[in-house]
Amino acid sequence: MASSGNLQNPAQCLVKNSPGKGRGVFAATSIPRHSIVEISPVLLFTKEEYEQHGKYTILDSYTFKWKNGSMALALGLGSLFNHSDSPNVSYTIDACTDSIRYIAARNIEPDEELCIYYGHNLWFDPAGAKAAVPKDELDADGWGGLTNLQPEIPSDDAIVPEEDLPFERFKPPPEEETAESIRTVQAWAVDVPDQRSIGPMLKWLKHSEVDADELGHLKRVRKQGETSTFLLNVSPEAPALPQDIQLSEPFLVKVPSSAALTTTSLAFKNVLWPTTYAPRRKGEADDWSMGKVVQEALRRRQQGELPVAAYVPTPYEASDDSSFMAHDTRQSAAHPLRHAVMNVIRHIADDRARSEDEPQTARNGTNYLLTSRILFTTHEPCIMCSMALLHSRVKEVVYLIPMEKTGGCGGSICLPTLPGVNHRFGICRWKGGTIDEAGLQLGCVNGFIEL
Ligand SMILES: C[S@@+](CC[C@H](N)C(=O)[O-])C[C@H]1O[C@@H](n2cnc3c(N)ncnc32)[C@H](O)[C@@H]1O
Repeated sequence: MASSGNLQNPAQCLVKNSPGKGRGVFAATSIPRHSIVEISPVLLFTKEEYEQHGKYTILDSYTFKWKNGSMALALGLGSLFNHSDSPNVSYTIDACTDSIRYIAARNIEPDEELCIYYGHNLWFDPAGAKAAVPKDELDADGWGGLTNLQPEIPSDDAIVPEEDLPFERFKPPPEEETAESIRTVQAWAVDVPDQRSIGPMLKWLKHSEVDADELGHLKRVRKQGETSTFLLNVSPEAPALPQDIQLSEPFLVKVPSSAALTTTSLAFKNVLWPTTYAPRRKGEADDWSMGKVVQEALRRRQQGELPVAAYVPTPYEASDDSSFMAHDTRQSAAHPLRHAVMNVIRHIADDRARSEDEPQTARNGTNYLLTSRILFTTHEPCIMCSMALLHSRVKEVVYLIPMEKTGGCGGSICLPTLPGVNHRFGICRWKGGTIDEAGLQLGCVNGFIEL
């Protein structure tokens, strides 16, 4: 392979010597942010091949974990990207085509080296690295400390393969999978130029009134080179900042408005701001139990209600039970708006408003109620309920019975995909399996299904 500047890929990247690092990949011309700079097919090794041979050879510095315990070696230029703590290239693994896509994370100048982030556990001394901030200080806040542009891909055995899921997921809206149309909000951010101020800043934020609930799907801190940038909030005015910490003027930054459900969407979102990747994890399965919601609906039917229920399980990461169940009370309350989904949202809002931990400003639903939460319901939510879910910023809705005439999640209309709505959520339809839907059929009122 060439060692200086005479190997070029279609995106005009060159392979050249990079001082202290061996060969590296360099831009031959300017590369605009979001451009695909390289697609590398990978060569796969079984776990055994790697354990018995690969790891004792030079290949060990080039291979990395792939699906099902196998190891991968990137072909093309993929194996030649060097590591940087402030990478200008992000990447996404495409397990369907066994390839890796490398994307420019910012505008790149001609002759700049293209680097990716290898992770925290380097097996070599990075060239030109400065002393790092102690890790304890960074992680102490529970927000995960400093972040980088690399997708945090949970290990394979922690994720349930799509085909084994008990429901089928409708693809996220396509705009969540292209760079131009990732949905964003404007948030206040501030630069912390001196790394020694990071700890005090984290402590201040934790105890301040600067409430970033609606940004819960984003990392609180982004590190680029020597500068760490803190995400503050989305208020109309810049929040007041501590006087005793050296900070820049707060500024507005465009950040993704929701977590990434796919690695492609994650790669694009990470370019804007380090974003949470929220694929399905094993262990959540209990909470996915549609059976629980169905039981509730059937129980309520015996009491004279419509057999409709909605359930918001405790989030996967949470240690305390914070699940909510509600049923349809249109019959007992003689109130046409008491749908199960509306009722469960109201329970959550009431619970929030009661909570003594919530600052006064966050009460009565002024902060978002269902950010990062999944809602299960026996029937596809109607248009009114779908709109309420949109406002509540739910992450995903899983339903059992589609409502062709009245549904707001694809039945009659799909609200989260309409242009102009300010939030998107995932939609899944339960595959049914052993659940008997017979008792859940709704009656007709004046010729219309009342949902
Ligand atoms: C996947 S290879 C990258 C291409 C490699 N430079 C080459 O010439 O083949 C990984 C190896 O590159 C070197 N490397 C990558 N990033 C580096 C960095 N920031 N500083 C020093 N060496 C680096 C290390 O030797 C590492 O084992």
